[in-house]
Amino acid sequence: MAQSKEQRILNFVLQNAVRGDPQSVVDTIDKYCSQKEWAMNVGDEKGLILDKIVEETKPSVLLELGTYCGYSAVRIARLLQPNACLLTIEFNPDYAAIAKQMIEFAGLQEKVKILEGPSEAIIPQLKKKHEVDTLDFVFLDHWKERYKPDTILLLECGLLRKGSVILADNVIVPGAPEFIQYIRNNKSFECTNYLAHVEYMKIKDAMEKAVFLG
Ligand SMILES: Cc1cc(-c2n[nH]c(CCNC(=O)c3cc(-c4ccc(F)cc4)cc(O)c3O)n2)ccn1
Ligand SMILES: [Mg+2]
Repeated sequence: MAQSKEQRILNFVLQNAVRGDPQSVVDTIDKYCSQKEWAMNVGDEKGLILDKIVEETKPSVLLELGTYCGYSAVRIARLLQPNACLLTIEFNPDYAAIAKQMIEFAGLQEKVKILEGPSEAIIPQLKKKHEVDTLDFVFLDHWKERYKPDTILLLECGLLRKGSVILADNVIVPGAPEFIQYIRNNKSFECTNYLAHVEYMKIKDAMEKAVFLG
């Protein structure tokens, strides 16, 4: 059976990165995906924006929607305090299997928990099944048409508190127009736009930060 692109990315990391060194995992994925095969990781340019917002938020309980190969899970978890926890939801079982190995190679398995399934089924389980009270930080990087309904679902499930930070990738390409229209017109959110480019490309993209005001 021919190898998937995601398997090739993982193999390149296993052979070229340093086990237990998250920065080397991040740098090695960026090297492969910028020089050999494009892939939909948040990447190095938007990754620096993600880093800055995670560092200034100092979150303890985080949720990521759209794990893919685990690049942003490694990127985020490398910055977290010892007892902080990142829950990351992935719909595609093949992606989830790759991400699990990626996160373990980086040595971050104590800080990251991969939940497999569609976001709309897992979000309502977070409080009771995964012992979440409220979320300090949410990274939206899954199907772009799910950004708005899943934000509403997070609110309905009482998972956001005053000061919770939502950061959304790809609000220009592929784009999330319904989410942007909703969040910028909702007085309960304070929004900031961060212009950048599509990972490993010269095409314009942006991230949107929305702070819940309670
Ligand atoms: C829990 C749950 C999880 C998912 C889920 N898990 N993983 C994903 C992937 C989603 N990501 C993207 O599609 C994406 C696309 C591009 C892109 C593509 C082509 C171009 F030409 C230019 C840019 C760039 C990006 O940065 C992206 O993030 N969805 C789905 C449902 N439920
Ligand atoms: Mg993305």
